[in-house]
Amino acid sequence: LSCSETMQSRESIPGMVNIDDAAVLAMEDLMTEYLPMCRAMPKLELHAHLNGSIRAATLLELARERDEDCTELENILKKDKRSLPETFKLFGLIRILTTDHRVITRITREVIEDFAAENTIYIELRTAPKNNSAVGMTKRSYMESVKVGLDIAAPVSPIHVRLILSIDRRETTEAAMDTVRLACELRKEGWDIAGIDLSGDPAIGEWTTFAPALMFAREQGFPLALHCGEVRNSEDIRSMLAMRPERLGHVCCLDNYEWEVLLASRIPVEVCLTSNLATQSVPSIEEHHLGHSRDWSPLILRYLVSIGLSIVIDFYMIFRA
Ligand SMILES: CNc1ncnc2c1ncn2[C@@H]1O[C@H](COP(=O)(O)O)[C@@H](O)[C@H]1O
Repeated sequence: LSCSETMQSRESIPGMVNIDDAAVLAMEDLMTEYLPMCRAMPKLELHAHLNGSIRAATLLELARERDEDCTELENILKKDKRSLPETFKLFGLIRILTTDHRVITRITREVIEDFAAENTIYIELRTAPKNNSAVGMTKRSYMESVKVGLDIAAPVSPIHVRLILSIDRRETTEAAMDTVRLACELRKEGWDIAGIDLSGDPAIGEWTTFAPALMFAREQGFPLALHCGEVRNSEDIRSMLAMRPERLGHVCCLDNYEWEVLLASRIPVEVCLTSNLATQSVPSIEEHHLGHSRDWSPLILRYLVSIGLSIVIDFYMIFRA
C-alpha cells in the first residue's frame, strides 16, 4: 500500500486541513530520506527458515534439472501474496527439489550470501534436519551439508551465523526427539546451536506429539522458539504459553485471554509484517494484530511498553526497505 494510495482513499473535510494527508505527505518525505539508510542499516535476522529463503531462480533451475513440470512452481512463485495453504504447498514442492546433500550445501551458501548482501551482520538460521534414505541422507548428514555451505560462504560473507534446529509439525514424537538429540551432539562437538524451533504447517499435528521433545530440549538447556497462533488453535496456543518458551513467532490469532497471558508472561514475539501480509494471516497493515485499529490495541501498547520496546518489529519504512 503506497502512501499516495492511502491519501486518495481518505475523504477531506472542506475548509479544514486534513491532518492525515499532512501526515502521509510527511511520511513520503521521510521515506525518500530514510529508505536508503534503512537498506544500508546493519541487520539482525532472527527468523529465517533455510528452505524458506531459497532464491526463486535456484528453485526453478533445480526443477528444470529434474525435468519436473515447473508450471505450478512458476505460478506460485509469481504471486506476491500466498495464503498459508499455498505457502505450505510451495514448501512441499521445495522439499522435493532439495533432497540431496549437494543442493543443501548450495542453498545454504546462497542464502548466507543473500543475507550478507542485505547487510545482515547476525543471523539465526533455522532448518529442520531431514532423513532421505533414497540418497543416504540422515538428519546428521543434512546438517553437515548445511555446515559445508556455511563454511564456503564464510570467507566472502562477513556475517555471524548461528543455527536453530526445527521440529516440523509433521514429525512423530520419536523424530522430534531425534532432532533434539542431534542438537545435543552437535553442540557437544562445538557447533553454535542457538535453540530449538517448532514450525511447519499449523493445520497439521498435535501439541502432545511435540511436547515431549520440547520438554527434553528445555531440560538440555536449549532456548525454545515456537511458531504460535498462525491459525486459531486454542489448545496449541495455550499449551505454548504455559510452556513459557524464550520466544514465540507470529501470534496472529490469539483471543483476548491469550493476549493477557502473553502480556503477563513477557515472552518476546518475533513478528514479520512481510510474512504476515504475504501469507494473508492478516488482511492489511492497518489491521495487523500489533496495529492500532483493533480493540486489543491497548493490550499491544502495554505489551510494547512492558518489554521495553525490545520486540522484533519492522516499522513501516523498514518494511518498505
Ligand atoms: C509462514 N510461516 C511459517 N509457519 C510455520 N512454519 C514455517 C513458516 N515458514 C516456514 N516454515 C517452515 O520452514 C520450512 C522450510 O525451512 P526448512 O526446511 O526447515 O529449512 C517449511 O517447510 C516450514 O516447515
